[in-house]
Amino acid sequence: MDTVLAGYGLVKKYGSTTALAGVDVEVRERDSLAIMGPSGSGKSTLLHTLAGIVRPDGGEVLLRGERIDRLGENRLSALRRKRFGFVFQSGQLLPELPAEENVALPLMLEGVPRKQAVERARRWFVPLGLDGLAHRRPGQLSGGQAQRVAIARALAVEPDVVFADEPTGALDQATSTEVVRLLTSVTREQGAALVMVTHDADVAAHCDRILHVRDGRISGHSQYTVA
Ligand SMILES: Nc1ncnc2c1ncn2[C@@H]1O[C@H](COP(=O)(O)OP(=O)(O)OP(=O)(O)O)[C@@H](O)[C@H]1O
Repeated sequence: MDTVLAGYGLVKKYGSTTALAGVDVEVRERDSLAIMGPSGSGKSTLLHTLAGIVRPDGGEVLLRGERIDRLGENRLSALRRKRFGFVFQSGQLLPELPAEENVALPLMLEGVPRKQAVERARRWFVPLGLDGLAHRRPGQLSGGQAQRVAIARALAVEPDVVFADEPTGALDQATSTEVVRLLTSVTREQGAALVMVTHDADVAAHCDRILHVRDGRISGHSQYTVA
């Protein structure tokens, strides 16, 4: 399978702190990769570097073979909007907009007219188990439902890669399992790769591969068959 996203020799320093000390990682099409490791080991820095949010001090990031870490800020942010989707721990939905408009927002930012964007957004509601909730505002959704709306929003632009930073961090165990199952399966069905930071080994076990990070370096790999 083709490599969609790769980072080679990634180094990132914050003053005297070395957050990444030379990391190599490759993500293939439809691959799901979990990044695990102790607090402060560099997991979020690695995710943000691969996603073009943090610029590395050394090494390179390639999206389908093209170097992205040296793009100018405008081109890089356009690329992030079109080619990447993001899911965070919580609080990422706009409270004043109904769920379907939250999902439609990235499409509207890409110039899709509102009506079409909302129609396209609605298609994600059934696969994500959100049937009937399109008109609810985020405050009227449970934590798990809100995360599923956030997943729909990340997928709406049909990205190459979805990045998820502790997507189940604010959920109870049963809801976490439901959300990560949908995140991994719907992302794969859509043809996107998934890169996810998590503290939770049960959540990571839903991914195809786990990358263990310690002190800014890869300390090990594990492979799972999909749960
Ligand atoms: N913007 C920043 N400025 C200064 N230091 C930073 C910054 N971001 C991260 N660091 C430092 O870089 C190291 C790696 O941080 P990072 O957030 O990547 O770790 P993490 O594994 O995601 O941690 P956690 O699990 O606690 O979220 C830490 O020592 C952290 O304090």
